[in-house]
Amino acid sequence: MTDELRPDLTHPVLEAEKGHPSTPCPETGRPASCTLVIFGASGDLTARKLIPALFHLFCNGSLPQKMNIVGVARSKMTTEDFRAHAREGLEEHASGDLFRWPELAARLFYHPLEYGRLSDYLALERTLRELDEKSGTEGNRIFYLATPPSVYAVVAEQLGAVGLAEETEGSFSRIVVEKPFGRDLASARELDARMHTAFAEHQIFRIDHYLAKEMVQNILMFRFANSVFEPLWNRRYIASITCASAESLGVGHRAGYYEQAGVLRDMFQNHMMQLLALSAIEPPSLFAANRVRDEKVKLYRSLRPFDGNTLWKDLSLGQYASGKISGRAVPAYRQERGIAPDSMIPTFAMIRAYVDNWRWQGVPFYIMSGKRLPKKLTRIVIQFRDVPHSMFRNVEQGEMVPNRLVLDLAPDNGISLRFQAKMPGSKLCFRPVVMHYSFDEDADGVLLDAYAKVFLDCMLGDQLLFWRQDSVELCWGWLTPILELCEECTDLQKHLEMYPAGSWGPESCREYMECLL
Ligand SMILES: NC(=O)C1=CN([C@@H]2O[C@H](COP(=O)(O)OP(=O)(O)OC[C@H]3O[C@@H](n4cnc5c(N)ncnc54)[C@H](OP(=O)(O)O)[C@@H]3O)[C@@H](O)[C@H]2O)C=CC1
Ligand SMILES: O=C1O[C@H](COP(=O)(O)O)[C@@H](O)[C@H](O)[C@H]1O
Repeated sequence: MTDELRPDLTHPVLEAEKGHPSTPCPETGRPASCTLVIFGASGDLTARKLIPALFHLFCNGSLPQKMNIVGVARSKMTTEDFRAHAREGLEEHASGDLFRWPELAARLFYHPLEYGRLSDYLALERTLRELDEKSGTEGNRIFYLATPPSVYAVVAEQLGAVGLAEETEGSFSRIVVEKPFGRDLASARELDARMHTAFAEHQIFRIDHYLAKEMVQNILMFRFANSVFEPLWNRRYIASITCASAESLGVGHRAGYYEQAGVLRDMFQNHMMQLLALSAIEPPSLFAANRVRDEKVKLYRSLRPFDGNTLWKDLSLGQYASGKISGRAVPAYRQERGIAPDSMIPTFAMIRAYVDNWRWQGVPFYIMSGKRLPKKLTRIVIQFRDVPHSMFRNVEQGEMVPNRLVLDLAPDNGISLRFQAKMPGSKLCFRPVVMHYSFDEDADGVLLDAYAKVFLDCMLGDQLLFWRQDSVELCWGWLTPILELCEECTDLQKHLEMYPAGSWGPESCREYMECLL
């Protein structure tokens, strides 16, 4: 073949056909030395999520070379006890080999403390200083609040009082707060005001572990790194968007908390609002924390306020009764340990919301979450409109199902697009087929657990995956009237539908829920 006849492989179309190598990811720099102080270190979250995430980061070489982890709580424990407690949690909740555990365990320390006692914080400050001197951790601190929310403000104030919130030119001090951030608009504002007496906004990292899930991070990438989808992402082509998080788990050991929270505070005020925002925001001009967070704020400002007169048209609530999950009998919510036998707390909710802006006018957003449903399933479903006219009506009488895009966030990570295709054979008839991309298969074991990502970003000082206070307040502002209407409702009995554990929620929502599968 002469050179003139050789195909031009530098032509952009041919390049694409050859299969582009993926754009190289920037190397995440290893974080600076620091000390991580976990308040509530004797608790469930520390054992179940935090220690396994830290161990994961340690094993893949992402923790700072010099780092200490100081557990703090009221329980009387020694450092040795704390290391043993952490190892037990790891054995129970992490998979994989623990042979490198002793190396991480050597960096764990324990410091008993009463959350409100100033002298205990002075002692903590001394311990941290001594550890800095011994290990060369350079005075960088991250304080992680894994305690019940009732002590968040006190801890922040006490840290401020002993100077542990201060930053110098060469060192940082950050505070990580677990949800819930308050229980309504007023308490969220109060909590924030008290935290700000010690810490500035850039020091406060409000966690939403959903934001750190790989596929959740992929939503913006999917929408804004491809030119084919964004032009369709609006009221002209989309009939509805559903953000759903179904769990087969029940309330577990968290009865005390859940009886105060219910599904609206537990899942909607945080995770579900983030999924809604990521599905609906306008394109940020840059993938940077405050640009993305600005767009979320605009979106939350556009949420249509609920109309108290028609509340029950746009809101369904349910509570699980006894039933079976994967063939195993499970008790009703009201029979769980620590739950009031006449509890009116919802464990399931579906909200139909509207975003009053140019892009989304008239498009319903269905947001749902529930416990004790048949299986774990977190997904966003983009339902496209019907074709405006079927030119096949003379040859094919079957129903032409509209296109549907599914972003699977858990337990599978992937993207599927449903479209119509011709059935193979001589007859002309169509059927829906699915084109699927599996993020899990592609990831080849490198998926980062959400809490590991949270730690990493906090150590690197990147707030993109954390809530900003203005969004917290806007979401509470939208949800608080709904919560109040429910709490003041004298005939809530009528609206709180019981559903058998293992079913797809209340009868009134079941058909809709089953369509999501
Ligand atoms: N567990 C989970 O899966 C998740 C938890 N969260 C949030 O993380 C935080 C921690 O959760 P979790 O570990 O489950 O909580 P726990 O109920 O296990 O509490 C953590 C620790 O805080 C201390 N504590 C408990 N009650 C009180 C109290 N009334 N006053 C002061 N201290 C108390 C206890 O330690 P000691 O007595 O030794 O001081 C306890 O070990 C909470 O805010 C929760 O909402 C968020 C998402 C998921
Ligand atoms: O924050 C919470 O999230 C979990 C669900 O998280 P997931 O990552 O398993 O989807 C929920 O079970 C819990 O009630 C809630 O507090």
